[in-house]
Amino acid sequence: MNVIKTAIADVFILEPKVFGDARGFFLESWNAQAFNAAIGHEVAFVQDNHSRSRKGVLRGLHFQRVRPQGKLVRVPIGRVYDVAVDIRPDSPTFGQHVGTELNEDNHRQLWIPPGLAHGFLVLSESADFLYKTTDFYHPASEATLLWNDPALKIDWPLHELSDEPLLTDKDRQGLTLAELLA
Ligand SMILES: Cc1cn([C@H]2C[C@H](O)[C@@H](COP(=O)(O)OP(=O)(O)O[C@H]3O[C@@H](C)C(=O)[C@@H](O)[C@H]3O)O2)c(=O)[nH]c1=O
Repeated sequence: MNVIKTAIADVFILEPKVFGDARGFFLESWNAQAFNAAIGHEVAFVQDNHSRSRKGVLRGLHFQRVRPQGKLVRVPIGRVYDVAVDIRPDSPTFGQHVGTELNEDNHRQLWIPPGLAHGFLVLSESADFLYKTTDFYHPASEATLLWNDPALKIDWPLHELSDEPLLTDKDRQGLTLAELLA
C-alpha cells in the first residue's frame, strides 16, 4: 500500500496494491494491520456505509458534534471529488482542507480522522461511495459545514458539471466556518 501524506498531518491518501490478471483485479480494501501501520495507531471501525449518487450530487460537508466519526472512504464505481476540512479549533491546520479525486481506476482511499467535516461531489454519471466509520451515526448531533463557504477556498471541479450541484435542503443551509465557531 502506498501512503501519501497531505496538508493535514493526520489525513492520509492510501493507494492499495492492485493485483491485475487476465480475470480482472484483486485488492485488499481494508486490512487492519496494514491500515493501522499506515496511519500510525490502532483504529476500531463500527459501521460500514454505502451510498449511490448521480452526477452533480454534492453530499456534505458533514460532521457529528457528539460521537465524531473517523472515516475511511473509497469509490469502487465512478468518480468523485472528495474533501475533508479540518474544523478542530485547536488544530494547527484549522480551516484547511484536503481535496482529492477518488475513482474506480485510482482505487484511492482517504482516511479522515474524527473531528473533520467531510463531503464529496460526484463527477461520473453515477458513483458508489463506500466507507467505514469509527463511531455510530448520531443524527441528533449531525451538522453541515457550508460546502461553498468562501473562507474554505475549496476548488470544487464544478466545470465538469453542466448544472448546479444537487444538494439536500439541509446541506444547502449549512453553517459557515465563522458560524461554526460562534
Ligand atoms: C449517514 C447515515 C444516514 N442514515 C439515513 C438517514 C437518512 O434518512 C438517509 C440519508 O442520510 P443523509 O442524507 O445524511 O446521507 P448522506 O448525505 O450520504 O450522509 C453522509 O454524507 C457523507 C458526506 C458523510 O461524510 C457521511 O458521514 C454521511 O454524513 O440515511 C442512516 O440510517 N445511517 C447513517 O449512518
